[in-house]
Amino acid sequence: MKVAMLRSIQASLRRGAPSAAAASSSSPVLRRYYSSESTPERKVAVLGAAGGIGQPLALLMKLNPLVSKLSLYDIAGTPGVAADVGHINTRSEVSGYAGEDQLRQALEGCDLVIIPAGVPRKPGMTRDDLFNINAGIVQSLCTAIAKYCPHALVNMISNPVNSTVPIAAEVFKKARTYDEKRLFGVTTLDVVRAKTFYAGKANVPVAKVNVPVVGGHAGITILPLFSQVTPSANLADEDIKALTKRTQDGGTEVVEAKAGKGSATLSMAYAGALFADACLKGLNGVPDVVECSYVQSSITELPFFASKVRLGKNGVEEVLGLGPLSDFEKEGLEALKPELKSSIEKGIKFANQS
Ligand SMILES: NC(=O)C1=CN([C@@H]2O[C@H](COP(=O)(O)OP(=O)(O)OC[C@H]3O[C@@H](n4cnc5c(N)ncnc54)[C@H](O)[C@@H]3O)[C@@H](O)[C@H]2O)C=CC1
Ligand SMILES: O=C([O-])CC(=O)C(=O)O
Repeated sequence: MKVAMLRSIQASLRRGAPSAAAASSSSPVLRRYYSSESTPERKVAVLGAAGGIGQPLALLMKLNPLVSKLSLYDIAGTPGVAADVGHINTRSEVSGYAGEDQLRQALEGCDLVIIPAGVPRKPGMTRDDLFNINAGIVQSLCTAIAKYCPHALVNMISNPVNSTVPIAAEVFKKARTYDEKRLFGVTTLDVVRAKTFYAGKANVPVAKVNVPVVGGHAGITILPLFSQVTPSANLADEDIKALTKRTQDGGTEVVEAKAGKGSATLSMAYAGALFADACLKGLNGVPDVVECSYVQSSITELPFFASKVRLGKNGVEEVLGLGPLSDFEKEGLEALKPELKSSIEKGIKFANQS
């Protein structure tokens, strides 16, 4: 029995992570394994952990065997979330921190900080309508990150991502801690949606679908590259247009369905956990970890752009190019640039005048 378990753990390690079954076991063998030096200790913080995204994200990160310490921070409510999630018998130790006085403790020693803090949309609002409130929240949290865990990777979920990532970059530049390899706008939900919608239309198994989504994270700045989708099902141009539009409007679809009770939380928590896991695998030296993310970029004339990114021990190892685009995608790319440019400039201006 013990031999079988050790073999399963070794197989998981070769894949980069112990299996979920191994992770959730409380066997003495597993405890010895986790206390050995073979699995790096990784502290992960969720800022905004008592919120609609924060709570299910805390749960999913608690299930991730790559996490050894899970730090849950919010302005209020985190002791309860931490007590609840902390009873789950997986590897990480959970701590809850509430209020600015505890932000230092929440952040010190972090390898990865995930930020889903801030207000969500209501029907009729754009993501940019959240700027006035969320820009300040992101600015103050990033100021604390620069102080207490300047080397952590940062996964920015708070909207408008097209502006909050440039704000974070400016805050880190001012604090002289900026490393473009360590700052990520989380656009994974766009990829998750593109895969789901495509699989439904093309009638292919969703688990097999791969499709890059580039640009940014709002409306037409979200550009799925269905010309590069695998497996290819040769859909009609009209179908590709409709799938593109549905991916671009995916967030609004959820906002309207929730009718005033917020925006995507559960699918976002899933997407955030997926991206955080990829970042941790990269940090741990797992080869060939590639995900789409909104990062500092020179693949277009825009200083921030979402595309496929290879993740490694220092964060971004390589920003991958766009690859060949269809005429429809080329048009979409040109159409998104002015909006994305102005969202980036708005973020930079905010950070430098306040
Ligand atoms: N990147 C993406 O794909 C997505 C981004 N979002 C964005 O994520 C953000 C959060 O959404 P929800 O969780 O639904 O909102 P929510 O309102 O349910 O939760 C937000 C949490 O942030 C906390 N918070 C506010 N100020 C804070 C501060 N200074 N420090 C720490 N925590 C603070 C609140 O107390 C609350 O618990 C929104 O801006 C939303 O637009 C949502 C879905 C997808
Ligand atoms: O639409 C929103 O406001 C939340 C979001 O970013 C998404 O669901 O993609």
